[in-house]
Amino acid sequence: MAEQWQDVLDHAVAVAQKAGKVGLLENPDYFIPLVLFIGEESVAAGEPCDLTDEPTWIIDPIDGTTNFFPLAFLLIMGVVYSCLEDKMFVARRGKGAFCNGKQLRVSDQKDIHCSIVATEFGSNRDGGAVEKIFSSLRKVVCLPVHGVRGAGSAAINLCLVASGCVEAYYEIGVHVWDVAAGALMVTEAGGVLMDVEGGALDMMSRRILAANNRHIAEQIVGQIQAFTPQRDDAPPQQQ
Ligand SMILES: O=P(O)(O)O[C@H]1[C@H](O)[C@@H](O)[C@H](O)[C@@H](O)[C@@H]1O
Ligand SMILES: [Mg+2]
Ligand SMILES: [Mg+2]
Repeated sequence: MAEQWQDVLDHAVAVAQKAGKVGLLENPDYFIPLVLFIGEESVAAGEPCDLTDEPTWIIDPIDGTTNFFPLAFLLIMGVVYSCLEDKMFVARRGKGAFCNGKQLRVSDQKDIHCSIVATEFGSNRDGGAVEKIFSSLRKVVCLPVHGVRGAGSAAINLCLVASGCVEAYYEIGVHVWDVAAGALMVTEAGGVLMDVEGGALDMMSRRILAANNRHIAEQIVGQIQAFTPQRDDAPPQQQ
């Protein structure tokens, strides 16, 4: 069984590498040999976004809508390819997270004042939401933290946490396909995941906080003015 999953992971890495070269998936059939499928484009086209116990590919062909190719085999394996940097991030549950074969480990920083926090403004332009995003960021900056970053991609921000390049990343408004692969990268590198209000992470809630340790995460939680976007698995809106 273990070897079967390794083959699937090897295949996913090969597809991600190829997609990074051509910028597009040439053959989406690669991803549906045996499993269910949730993808940004398929959901946009009206396909369901239901997470079950069945093996499911969660795919964002381009995240950050520029150069990245993340995909995830939820909770079992994750692949994020940063094609500009030619960095292949791979995680497998219980077996660690790696970048180009080198094992990843989160930062051991315990002092929030020495920490770097990644976040994004997202795509929600609703006035109330924008207000809360700015207010949260202001409060995080004034903790004070050492610095703030944003790679422009949820997947890459999570890989930065897993790599120890930043201590934490939070965002409200992301989708499950933005974060599924990177989230596994963080836990396999020794980090923690939670909701932005401190509860357990709910992958379909469109809210995420990832950090190198619980202490850092909880101090950021205290600064975030949370809001609740429509869930990824919400039933389609009535016209
Ligand atoms: O580029 P996509 O796949 O749409 O994903 C991004 C999302 O749209 C933005 O709202 C987020 O801020 C980014 O972190 C996502 O990566
Ligand atoms: Mg995305
Ligand atoms: Mg995308």
